[in-house]
Amino acid sequence: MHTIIETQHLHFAFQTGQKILDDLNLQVPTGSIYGFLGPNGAGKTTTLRLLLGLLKKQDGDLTLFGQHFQRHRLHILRRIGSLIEQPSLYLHLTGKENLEIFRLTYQCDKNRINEVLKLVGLQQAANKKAKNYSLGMKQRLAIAIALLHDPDVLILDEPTNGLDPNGIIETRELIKQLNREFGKTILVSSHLLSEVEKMATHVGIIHKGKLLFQGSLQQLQQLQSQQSVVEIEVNDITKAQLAIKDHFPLKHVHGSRLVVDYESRERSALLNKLLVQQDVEVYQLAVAQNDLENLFIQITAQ
Ligand SMILES: Nc1ncnc2c1ncn2[C@@H]1O[C@H](COP(=O)(O)OP(=O)(O)OP(=O)(O)O)[C@@H](O)[C@H]1O
Repeated sequence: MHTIIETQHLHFAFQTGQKILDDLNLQVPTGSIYGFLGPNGAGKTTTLRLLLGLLKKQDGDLTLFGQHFQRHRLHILRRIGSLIEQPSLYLHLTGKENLEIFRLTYQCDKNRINEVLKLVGLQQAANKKAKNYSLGMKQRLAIAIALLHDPDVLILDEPTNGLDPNGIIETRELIKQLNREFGKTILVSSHLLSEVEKMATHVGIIHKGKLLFQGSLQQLQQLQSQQSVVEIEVNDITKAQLAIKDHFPLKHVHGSRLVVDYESRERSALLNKLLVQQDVEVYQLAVAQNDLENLFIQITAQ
């Protein structure tokens, strides 16, 4: 797996002294749609701003396209398109005129305007004023602007935030298409697991500035499906294993604890009974939820 964006031991604090990023090691694979997932205030925007040089890096390193950010800043930024804040569009101008302004700034070829209009599906609306665009169309125009210089990587901060359901679908489909048909690597942040699941190939979960999970969407779904477990602390592990072996498959032994899959309250009671009947001393019997499950509850509760 080749990575196109990497952060190494990234730390960041604002002047208040509050830690915002704590040893963040992101690895965005080339050609992926990387869903950067975390609740509000987790540190997503801060990370993306650092990657774009919009905030001054403190501790740690940033590597993009295999190059050190500090040393190859301009070269790197030329290969990235981004949408971090609300798109700044000229509402009294048409979509095409908006693109023309940014084309002159970026000094791109004139025919690039029609190319990007086609890419984002705004050809028909090219000569309409942006103020008459739906929110989804405005977002697509903003993405068209970010694509003018034909970047290899797109960095999008919560691109579906504030959009109506149609706008969300349009933006999501566009992201997938840009990845699939044009090979763009896309780093996209979101606070919604459901949103990330619908488009990402890879996921990084950030919470209070720490990366709690990173891997493919498949790996995440595997972890999610892992059940809660029952942990039982006993005086005699061997005797305990014998006592339950015909009724409960053992997951693993963890110190003086046995760990089995959680099934139900009744089955937990049976577990206890079997142990006690065999004279095993049960010091503690507790249900432990999958950590990710807890995290998702927090994320999706926002
Ligand atoms: N300029 C600043 N000065 C001090 N603290 C800040 C500043 N900007 C952001 N923060 C704080 O940093 C933390 C992380 O913010 P960040 O915007 O990176 O989170 P986020 O994951 O993008 O969430 P959101 O979706 O709400 O933007 C928050 O607690 C925020 O209040």
